[in-house]
Amino acid sequence: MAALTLLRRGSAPARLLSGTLNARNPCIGATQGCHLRRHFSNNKILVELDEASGVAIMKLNNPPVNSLSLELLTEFCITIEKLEMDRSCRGVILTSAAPKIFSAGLDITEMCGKSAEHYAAFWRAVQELWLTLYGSNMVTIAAINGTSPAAGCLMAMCCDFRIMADNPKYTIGLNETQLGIVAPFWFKDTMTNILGHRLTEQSLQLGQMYTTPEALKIGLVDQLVPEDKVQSTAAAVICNWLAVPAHARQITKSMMRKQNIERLVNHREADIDNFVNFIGKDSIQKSLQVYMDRLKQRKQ
Ligand SMILES: CCCCC/C=C\CCCC/C=C/C(=O)SCCNC(=O)CCNC(=O)[C@H](O)C(C)(C)COP(=O)(O)OP(=O)(O)OC[C@H]1O[C@@H](n2cnc3c(N)ncnc32)[C@H](O)[C@@H]1OP(=O)(O)O
Repeated sequence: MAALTLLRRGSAPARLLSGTLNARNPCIGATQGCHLRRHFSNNKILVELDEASGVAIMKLNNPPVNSLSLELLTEFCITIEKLEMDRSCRGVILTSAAPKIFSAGLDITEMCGKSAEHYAAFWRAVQELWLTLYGSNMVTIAAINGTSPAAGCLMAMCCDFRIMADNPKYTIGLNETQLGIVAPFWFKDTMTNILGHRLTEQSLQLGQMYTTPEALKIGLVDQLVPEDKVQSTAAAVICNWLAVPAHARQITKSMMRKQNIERLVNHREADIDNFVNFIGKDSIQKSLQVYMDRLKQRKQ
């Protein structure tokens, strides 16, 4: 219900008309020093909204690795929807409050040893995150300040533009097959729209994690910058995006994403059933357990 903003809100012109920002350069207020900042946070998401520029910085704050638990997923969607409804907000920079990790992807413990009801609720929340972020009317920029596997990469791919810290230790990609699980069709569709069919097929089959130069080369990220320039670059980039007439940009975004969004909306319950059946299998539970054990052993 909460998602699909792009499709179901006829709000582009309304948002444009009600905007308090300079239509040619929405960031002009910020550069003139009239800063009005609002901070709000849930437990696991920190938000700083600069009303002068119309830009919110949204930081994932779930230490140690920003794994996407049911709680975080729920807070994430509430936050995006709140910003979407806020007339002073027109763009979001998504980043991490944790050093070195953008997000470790879905919280694997949510997919291990739980009831079918829990798996269904968890998967519905994952779907909701995708629908809310991929379908957002706002300009969304991923400021990827750390490693970003699986659903971490998915979140970044949902954004309109990806800036990544150029650190040789950081990697990004959809690594699901490495865990013995399968990225669902809407993860695949999101990547295909960015990388194309052949590269996505290879990437998904291998569960490939890319270094930052590799990610730039294939177009998985749009820009690499030194670590200390990620935020300032994101702020500059979002100003350019916000300078485009909002209704035209939003309708274009909707046109590009509508088909993918409709596909999940139309198959949502079947997708949940698939997940619940798949993840509950003994063989899959075993694979996830082995993967978690390996993660823990790396530290010893
Ligand atoms: C046919 C139809 C199919 C339908 C659908 C079927 C299947 C569904 C597919 C579901 C799609 C899944 C998407 C996902 O996102 S799965 C998650 C994938 N994530 C990963 O593989 C990342 C794993 N983590 C790491 O590689 C590393 O932790 C790191 C992110 C690189 C950070 O490394 P480091 O800084 O060295 O930290 P630690 O490894 O020491 O980790 C700290 C503690 O955090 C725990 N941890 C890490 N990642 C996760 C996670 N994703 N979930 C839960 N917990 C995690 C780790 O175990 C450490 O815990 P400890 O302190 O208690 O030991």
